[in-house]
Amino acid sequence: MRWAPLDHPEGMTNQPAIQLTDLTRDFGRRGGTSERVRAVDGVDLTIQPGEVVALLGPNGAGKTTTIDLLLGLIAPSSGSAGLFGDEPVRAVERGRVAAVMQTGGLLPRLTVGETLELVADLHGRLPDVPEVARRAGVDGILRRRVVKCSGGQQQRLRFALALLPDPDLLVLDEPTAGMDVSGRRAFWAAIRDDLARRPDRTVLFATHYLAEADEMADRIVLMSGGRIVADDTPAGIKATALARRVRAEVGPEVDEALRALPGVLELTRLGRTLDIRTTDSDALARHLFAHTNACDVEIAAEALDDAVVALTSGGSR
Ligand SMILES: Nc1ncnc2c1ncn2[C@@H]1O[C@H](COP(=O)(O)OP(=O)(O)OP(=O)(O)O)[C@@H](O)[C@H]1O
Repeated sequence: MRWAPLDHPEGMTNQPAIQLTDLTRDFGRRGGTSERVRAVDGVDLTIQPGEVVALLGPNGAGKTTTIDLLLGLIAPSSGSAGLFGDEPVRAVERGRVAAVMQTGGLLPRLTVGETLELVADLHGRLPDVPEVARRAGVDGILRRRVVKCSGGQQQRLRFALALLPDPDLLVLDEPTAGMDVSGRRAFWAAIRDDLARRPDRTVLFATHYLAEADEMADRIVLMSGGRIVADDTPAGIKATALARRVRAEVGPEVDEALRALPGVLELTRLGRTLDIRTTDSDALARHLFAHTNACDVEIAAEALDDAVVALTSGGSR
């Protein structure tokens, strides 16, 4: 057997990049009442090196808290988080992990170039600063003061800072929040270029947008109410998310058989009006016409964003 010291990356090649086990975090309710909020509720998640994973969910789903826990910025109430088999704080200290958070972390009076030089010095290595600036798309604004940069330019600078230690894991918390469409495009193009150069880099990013997750990620972890409610490829998530709504007028005696049909996700009824979400509207319509006396049958596609809301509703706070 080949011996590799615990501190050496070779000793960790088989470790997941991220391992969250029954991770839970409670907060006191904001405003000081004694009520508590369970922001993250028993999350189990394993992400292997090289995966690009989107953490998708509505406001308050628990994405930021999960990221804060896995970076060791806050402590779990119970359960554990590990990065490459190490404690999060140690993995961050060793430069294996870097993050792009939504706000903070920049000194407004410095220029973009000074910020990069300062942080490169702090890392105590000699990263190729001009090359990193080019890859993050800030090479054209090195002399601009941070305070004069747009939100999108500041996010690209945070991305450049995160690239300086050449981390094995890059964590991005809603990195394009507040950017316009062209800013978003430029940001994700920079990430894509980076991944083309280092395909073994693991990337975890939080987003509200299914389209963004679909475009960038190999895998989507859908969160709602502090829990993981789906974990699949973008195609798998879309097959579930992009359900159709079938409406019909029919009595309740058919409900049990309809629930058992393939693809039926949700069945609600108001009197004789039946409303069904299904991923297989053809099978449902065939059944309604062949085996029931249903009338006024309507089939409608669900909008992408409505679909994510439907998938995550019931749990968000
Ligand atoms: N420091 C805190 N004190 C009290 N409650 C908190 C705190 N941080 C988060 N929460 C609550 O925990 C829940 C999850 O919040 P979190 O910010 O993790 O969600 P999110 O999915 O990142 O949302 P968003 O997309 O809006 O950033 C929410 O109900 C939020 O109000």
